[in-house]
Amino acid sequence: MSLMFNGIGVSRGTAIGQAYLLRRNQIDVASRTLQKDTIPAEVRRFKRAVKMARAQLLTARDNIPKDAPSDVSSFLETHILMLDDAVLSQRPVEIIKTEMINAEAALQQQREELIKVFGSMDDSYLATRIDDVNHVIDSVLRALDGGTEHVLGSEQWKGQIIVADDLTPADTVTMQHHGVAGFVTETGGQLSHTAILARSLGIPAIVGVPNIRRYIKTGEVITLDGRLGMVLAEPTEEMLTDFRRQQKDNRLRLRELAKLLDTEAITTDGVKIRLSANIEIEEDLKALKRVNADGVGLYRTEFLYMNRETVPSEQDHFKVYTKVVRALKGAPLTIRTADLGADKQATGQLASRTRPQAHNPAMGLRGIRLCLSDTSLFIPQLRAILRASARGPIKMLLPMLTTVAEIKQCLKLVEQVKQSLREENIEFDEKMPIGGMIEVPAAAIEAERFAKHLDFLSIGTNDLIQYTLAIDRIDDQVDYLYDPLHPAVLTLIKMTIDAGLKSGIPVAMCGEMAGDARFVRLLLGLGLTEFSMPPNLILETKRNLITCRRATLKKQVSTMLAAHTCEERQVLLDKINASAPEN
Ligand SMILES: C=C(OP(=O)(O)O)C(=O)O
Repeated sequence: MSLMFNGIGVSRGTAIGQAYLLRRNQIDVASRTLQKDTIPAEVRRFKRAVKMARAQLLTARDNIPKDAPSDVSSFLETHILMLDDAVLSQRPVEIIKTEMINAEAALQQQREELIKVFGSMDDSYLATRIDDVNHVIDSVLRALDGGTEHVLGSEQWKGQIIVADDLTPADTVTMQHHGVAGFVTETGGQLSHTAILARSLGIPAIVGVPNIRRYIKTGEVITLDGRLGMVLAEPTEEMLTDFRRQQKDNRLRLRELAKLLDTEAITTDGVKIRLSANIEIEEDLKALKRVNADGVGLYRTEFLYMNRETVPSEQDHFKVYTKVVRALKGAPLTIRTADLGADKQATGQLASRTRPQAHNPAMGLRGIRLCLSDTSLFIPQLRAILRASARGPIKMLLPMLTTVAEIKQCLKLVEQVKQSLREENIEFDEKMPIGGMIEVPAAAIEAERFAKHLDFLSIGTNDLIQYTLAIDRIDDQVDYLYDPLHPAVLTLIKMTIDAGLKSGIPVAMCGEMAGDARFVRLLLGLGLTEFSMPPNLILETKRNLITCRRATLKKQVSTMLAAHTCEERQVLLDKINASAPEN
């Protein structure tokens, strides 16, 4: 009988292949008491295992494809550093000696100790660090077990779909090297390192399918849809034929979309639309070029603060920004200053500064609040952005603004930085535009006043919806309340667009809503003409918008906004979307 499983689709793409089951953690650790004279041999066994685990991590690192983003190797470097740290390489030796227990039990004891320490810190970021600790300890346990196959991968993985309880970043790289068709894991979320790597390396992937390994056997044929987050086990011939047809349709769809590469994004009544890309890591630049985006509408710079021990220097920022702006060959680059805190945590030395023990981190010292509270963090980034502005068209975007006072503080600081650059005879664009994210309801309500001080606005719907509807954007339990069509959300979006029009400054949208096929016509009808989204959604959005007449949409949308109930609004939206091309 066929079985269907639903999880979180973290990397788009489809796959059909034989399942290969892996157990990466939950290794049984039996405790043994040692005789005094066997202790030296046990210590040697432990050290050999650490060496072996290290060699395996180095092999994985050396197998990273040349064109992979730098984050891929930094995940592995973090694991290598952890393995070298005394808490994992020395402390278990002391435990073996003092408690006279075997290496596995000593390692397990140290794991519990570390989890206790991390756990007591009450911090969402540390959950991922616990994952890292677990991954590293498990790699040593597997080496103690004499097993190398899982870490090194195998030729037989080619074309197979890995089904695992969990996967490490090293596994993900190894899997790509061995040509796996995709993977499914029982644990993990959108923001786990493994999910990020799967997206970067282009491996179709689904995470968060609890207990799936109980229902699937190695060798069994399964299908995976990374967009829908759906796995099908024991599909019938009919289902397989259907899935292959969908894969073929998808390939055809992509080929058709590619024909729009050089088509101008303009509505049937002549309204020009800007379609820019959201990027996070260098790898995204390739995707951006493939779809001929109108530049970058949102460059999230938080990745520069992650997976590293030290705080990025001005030069670290500058190097990356100049590389990106050069790659864009004259197309504009919108760099958002660090939006650290809450769901975007820094690592290493900076971790303690971005993770104060806030009771409610989403409303705490994050984004611009954090940067203004610690200018030693902010100024190097401001200097780097300004210096890079001499190399190509750059705009600066300030996140999480709530008050005009914050804008004034930022502008004053930028002016100070400009003055010091002038004194140092360092070039920069004197007219570099400075814009603000509208992602807090107060900012949308105040948009007209904000517009007086800024050169452009960009609506961040991910946070705007979170704060307007009081729902944590990463909490699955309230996901059902996350409603971009809520009248309050639409009112705030409209207020912002109207404020921009009235003040004569551009308004863009860079939240997920801008690339969501269900809402793009609605947004055009609300007056939005600048959309920024993940690169892979740009051509689809273009195809949708170039078939629209904006004047008609405006009327339809104003009728929709006047509707009294959600049901009525949905019916009217369905009507607006009825003639849209299918995705
Ligand atoms: C684009 C946004 O920012 P973030 O990086 O927080 O998703 C948003 O909030 O819509």
